[in-house]
Amino acid sequence: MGIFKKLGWFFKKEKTRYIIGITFLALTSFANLVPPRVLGLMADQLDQGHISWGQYGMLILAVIAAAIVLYILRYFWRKQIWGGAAELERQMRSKLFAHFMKMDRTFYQRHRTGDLMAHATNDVSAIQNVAGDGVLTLVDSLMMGVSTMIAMIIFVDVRLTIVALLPLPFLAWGAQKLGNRLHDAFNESQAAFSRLNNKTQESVSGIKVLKTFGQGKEDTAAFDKMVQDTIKINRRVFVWDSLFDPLGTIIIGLTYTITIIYGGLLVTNHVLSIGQLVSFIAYIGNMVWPMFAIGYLYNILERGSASYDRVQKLLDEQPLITDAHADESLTAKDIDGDLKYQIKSFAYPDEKDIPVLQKIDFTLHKGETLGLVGRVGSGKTTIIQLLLREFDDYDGQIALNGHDIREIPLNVLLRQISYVPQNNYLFSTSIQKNISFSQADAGDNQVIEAAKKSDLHNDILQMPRSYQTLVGENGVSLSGGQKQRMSIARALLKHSQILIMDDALSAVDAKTETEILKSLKKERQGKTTLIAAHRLTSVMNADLILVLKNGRIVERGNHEQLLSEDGWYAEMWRRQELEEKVGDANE
Ligand SMILES: Nc1ncnc2c1ncn2[C@@H]1O[C@H](COP(=O)(O)OP(=O)(O)OP(=O)(O)O)[C@@H](O)[C@H]1O
Repeated sequence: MGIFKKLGWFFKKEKTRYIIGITFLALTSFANLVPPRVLGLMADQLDQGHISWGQYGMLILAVIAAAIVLYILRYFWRKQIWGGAAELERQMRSKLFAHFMKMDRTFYQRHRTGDLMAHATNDVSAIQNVAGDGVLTLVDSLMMGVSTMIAMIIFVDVRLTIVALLPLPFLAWGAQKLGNRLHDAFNESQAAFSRLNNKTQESVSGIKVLKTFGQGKEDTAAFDKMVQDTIKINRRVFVWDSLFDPLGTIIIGLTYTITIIYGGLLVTNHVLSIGQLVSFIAYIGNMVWPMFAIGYLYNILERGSASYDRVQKLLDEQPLITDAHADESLTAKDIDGDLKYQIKSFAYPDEKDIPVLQKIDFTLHKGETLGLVGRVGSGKTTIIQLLLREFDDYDGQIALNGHDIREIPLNVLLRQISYVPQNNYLFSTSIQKNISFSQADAGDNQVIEAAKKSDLHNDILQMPRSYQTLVGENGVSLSGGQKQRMSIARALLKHSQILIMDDALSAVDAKTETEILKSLKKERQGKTTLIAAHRLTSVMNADLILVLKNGRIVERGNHEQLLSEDGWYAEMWRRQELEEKVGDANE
């Protein structure tokens, strides 16, 4: 029952809806008492042999009226109570989604995407069940059980009621025990099914690798074993499930037997009329559901409560990045200026002892371009992540137009930045929508313009439905270079003060790179651009190039200055130039 307390905030908010729903539900239970009573009266009159067609008609009309009233009442309580459950589901999902949007990278490192999805689907469904099935079962079984018992005592006989209902608590007990077993077995079967799904997905995605490494047979054998295991676990579900119905049949059969023997005795001794016995037998039918319901309710509430705790635990996690120190008066205009990094040191939260950045000092004037180069793992992406406020906990400061970025409201800061990440993300929708994602109100011409600037327009024209072609799971698959150019088009459409490209040209050829850089230069005039790259031609026109090694700046300057320094940059430049020439000669 604790779950009803936990959900108190919701029931309070939806008070009216539930009061109406429960009232109609209670009326339904009372209306359910009518048909058995009418049946009894009919039996008595038949027994006494003095029933007229008129009386007969009246009784039939009473049963029909009860059925119509039941129909209407059911419609109303269903609408109220199921509506309430759907509303709770909506609120919980929105809460979770808003929370996911607020959380930072460390949250996603702690929780796997699959688990988060399970919370947003299975757990929310279990909680929703409390507000729907849970409330219904509790109120309905209580009302129906109690009112039927009262009707049995008033209209029939208290002794018969006590004796006949003796076996029913065993039904409640058995239903709860079996329900638990069934629930555990069902959970196991779900987990097994999900493992099977993951395995299928993995094998299908990696089918080429499996085949080229000659692992096809082994993988098929492993898959077969997994299928066998899944079937074994599923069989357990069927065993528990098939014990459920017979339990009901035995106990209800016992109740009927007792009723017929003891009730028959009472009729013979003229303590009861035939009609009363007929009503009683019909009332037993009304008692079956409340008894099953006790076990059923227990499971719904237990599951709902466990799910609620799991979801609440997630919601209680606080993001590391907040607007706690933000100066809410700052606007886009206030932060339009120089970008200044003065970082003494930074370490990732899960590896606090290993500084990833040290002494990162530089100023990039408004409108300038910064190039970040260095070996794999030298710290290029980390420098970018700090500007995107993925992490706030560093020694030093990053300032935009003199304002510490931790004092700029997150949405103000992020709205001024366009970011092309290393891993491009495409949505399962049209190319047009993928590009205009950053600017939903962009017109067709603007989208085409952005695609032209990122050298993607001609590729799109070749596609089956041009800009309306679907990409992702249900559509065409794009090459690595096309995905990168689509991400660039999306970023260019936003016209933001700062553009960040993290290794965003790695999958395009040299000629395409030159074209894109040329349009970027034109497009980004007067606006700040940060480019992290392995290919030095991507940054050769930058105003300032930083060479990083183990998280420190080891060389800095523009292209000419760095060449004349004859350090890592110059050596890398010569090597890449040579590789380019060899590549061209081979073509
Ligand atoms: N989330 C993280 N937690 C802990 N360490 C990390 C995390 N992300 C990166 N690192 C480490 O920080 C260092 C710098 O990584 P970073 O990704 O900034 O390098 P990079 O120069 O961008 O590399 P690449 O050229 O491969 O993109 C590396 O040693 C990396 O292993």
